[in-house]
Amino acid sequence: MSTFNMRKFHLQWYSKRTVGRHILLITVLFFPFFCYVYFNVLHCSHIRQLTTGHSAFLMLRLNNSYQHKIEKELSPPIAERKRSSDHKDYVVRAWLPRRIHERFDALSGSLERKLLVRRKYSIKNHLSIKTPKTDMLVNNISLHLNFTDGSRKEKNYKKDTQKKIENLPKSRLPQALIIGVKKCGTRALLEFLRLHPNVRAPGPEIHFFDKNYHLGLEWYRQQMPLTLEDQLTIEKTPSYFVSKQVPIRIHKLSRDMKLLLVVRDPVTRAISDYTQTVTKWPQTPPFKHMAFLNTSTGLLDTSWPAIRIGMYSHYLLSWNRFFPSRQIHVVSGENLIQDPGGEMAMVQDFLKLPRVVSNHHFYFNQTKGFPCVKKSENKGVPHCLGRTKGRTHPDISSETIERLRDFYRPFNQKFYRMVGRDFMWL
Ligand SMILES: Nc1ncnc2c1ncn2[C@@H]1O[C@H](COP(=O)(O)OS(=O)(=O)O)[C@@H](OP(=O)(O)O)[C@H]1O
Repeated sequence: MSTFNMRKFHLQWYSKRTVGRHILLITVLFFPFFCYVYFNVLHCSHIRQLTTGHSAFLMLRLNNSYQHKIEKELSPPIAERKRSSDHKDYVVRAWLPRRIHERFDALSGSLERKLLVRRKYSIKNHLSIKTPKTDMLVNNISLHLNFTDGSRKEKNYKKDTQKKIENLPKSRLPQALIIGVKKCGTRALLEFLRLHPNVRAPGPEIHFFDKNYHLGLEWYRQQMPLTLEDQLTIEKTPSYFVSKQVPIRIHKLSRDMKLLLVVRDPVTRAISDYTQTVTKWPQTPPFKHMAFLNTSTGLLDTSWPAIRIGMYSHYLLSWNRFFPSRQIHVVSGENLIQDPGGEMAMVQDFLKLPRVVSNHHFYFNQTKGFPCVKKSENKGVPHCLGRTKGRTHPDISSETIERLRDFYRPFNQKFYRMVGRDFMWL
């Protein structure tokens, strides 16, 4: 009995010891594996969650052997600082290590915040550095995704770097729009504004708020030129003015959007519109046939866009539902031709830009019959707007013109009252 008990006790004791040993063995054997999982999987998956874009602004700690390589390859790093005699920190735009398949974009605000709350992240691995020329693979260097301590020096450095990153040229959504009106001088206004060093604008009409809205804001942003923080992005699409859904869509994006509206005598505008149509489709019937529903009664066809678009007060009403008058600056298309400097002064004031563009930038080209630009950033020589601007208009009978004037008069009067400026169209 006692032998049996002893054996049982021994067995129990023995098995406990074995289990303990096995646990110890397993722990020792698998410790490196746990570490590997912790550092490479958990940390990487954390980064994976942060993945939003293509490349990142990274702080890179390099020892001397790599410094010369990097310095040669990279366009000047955004920031750099000597850490010790053999280490230097750089902030560069780079791809994440290839081992982490996704990449991220430290420029996105939320990501930046997430990165900054992480105390330190360091990985020794291959790092592929994207340069304008080549993809370079640097082996075995330390990649620091974060700033290492919270000292004041460190914080200031962090602040400086952040500022530099924020101030890098990037595509931004427009803060001002030229919303129309078609054939009133919108191109001239845009080109004159582009003479200003604080203004950047895409050349083509983007048609985001009317035709390409389904492509999303990110697409819209990508159409914009690179700008610095203090530069204004402007886009012009003249059809915005007459598109029903556009004011609310712009308002949704930014209730502070500055809107520029170029207007011109609606009679001349209608003829200009018709001239463009004839250039594209030479078979278009004469103006009179297009303009009147009934020539004998003189009833105008207001469904014809060339006529309808000139009812400015009608369209302006729907803009005023979303934007107060102080946010819509009306430019005189006629004055933009006669006194471009004067009209541009008012536009620059409205956009809160220093008055840079003035009459010194223009000369009157007798052949073209319009003001042209002496020189711009892209063209160092005098140049006028293209051949599609300033076309010769067809002759329209004086009775037709008179009928159009009578038609537009009440709309014009209402428009003058709405914008507080008399354009003195007949
Ligand atoms: N500096 C200068 N050079 C040439 N043309 C000028 C200029 N300033 C204003 N304009 C007038 O602009 C008219 C074209 O207007 P838009 O640019 O708004 O047309 S569009 O809606 O973009 O098609 C265009 O109309 P048309 O004369 O009928 O061609 C011009 O009268």
